[in-house]
Amino acid sequence: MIKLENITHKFREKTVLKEINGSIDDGEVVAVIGENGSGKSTLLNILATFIKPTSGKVFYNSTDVFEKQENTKRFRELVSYISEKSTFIPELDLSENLLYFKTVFKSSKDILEIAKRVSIDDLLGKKPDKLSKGQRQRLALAVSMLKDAKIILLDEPAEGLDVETKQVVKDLVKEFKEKGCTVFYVTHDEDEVEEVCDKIIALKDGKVKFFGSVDELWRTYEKFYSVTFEIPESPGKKVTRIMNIDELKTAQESFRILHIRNLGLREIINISEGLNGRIG
Ligand SMILES: Nc1ncnc2c1ncn2[C@@H]1O[C@H](COP(=O)(O)OP(=O)(O)OP(=O)(O)O)[C@@H](O)[C@H]1O
Repeated sequence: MIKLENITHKFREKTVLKEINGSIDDGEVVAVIGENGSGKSTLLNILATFIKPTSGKVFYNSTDVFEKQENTKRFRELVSYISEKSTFIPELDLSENLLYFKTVFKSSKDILEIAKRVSIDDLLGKKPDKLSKGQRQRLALAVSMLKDAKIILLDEPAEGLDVETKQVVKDLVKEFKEKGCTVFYVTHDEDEVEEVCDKIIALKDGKVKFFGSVDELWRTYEKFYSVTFEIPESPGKKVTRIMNIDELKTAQESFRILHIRNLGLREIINISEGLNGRIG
């Protein structure tokens, strides 16, 4: 189990993570979502032990990860960090890179088998700088599969990935979960959250806007709709508002409703303050 206790992080005077709390069980996949600059990568970098939080604690089972250097080192061995920004050795081709990491991790896994699994087997003779963003992400996944990690930190690029990489990522996240790994998954894709994630940490300006199960999120917010309507005073002018079911009923009596749709995940996170106010 991973427990985050009041994690706060500052870069100089700027607070980029503020009192993050929560616990995640083994085998759970947590979607880390939020707008650009909301602190997602900083949270992953703390979990990867690349940076130490300014204050607060990370516990793995009951061990305080940053208390002693040996705790940090032992935790780091369990973690795999996957990102298109992951570092590879530029002078070596993909098969040599994989061989290098296989040696570092003292892995007995088969490089070709793993390369096939993430569809980079036809790229093994290329250098990393010749890869597309998606191919780099798949190479990073291959490296993570060489390591017997228990905690997977997966940072998906904001600009999105190609369809093939998306499918590979999705399948592997499911596989990591089945093996009992804990996965923190920075994703920008609602379908991926629905399909593979158990919990959601939604960040906004470094603060947690929502932390809970995917089911809980929908149970909380399913009663809200985005409603587009026309007001009698200005025919032809469209107005869109977030409404709960009672407001929708009232609006239906007074306005011509043009369309109604459920809120998307991103909208929920971005306007959750307003929604919380209504729910309270
Ligand atoms: N090394 C750093 N030094 C100073 N400020 C930083 C540093 N790294 C990140 N920041 C700032 O911290 C804030 C959070 O950044 P972070 O990269 O964690 O956000 P993010 O949610 O991952 O964003 P994105 O989706 O754009 O990757 C941003 O305002 C960013 O500019």
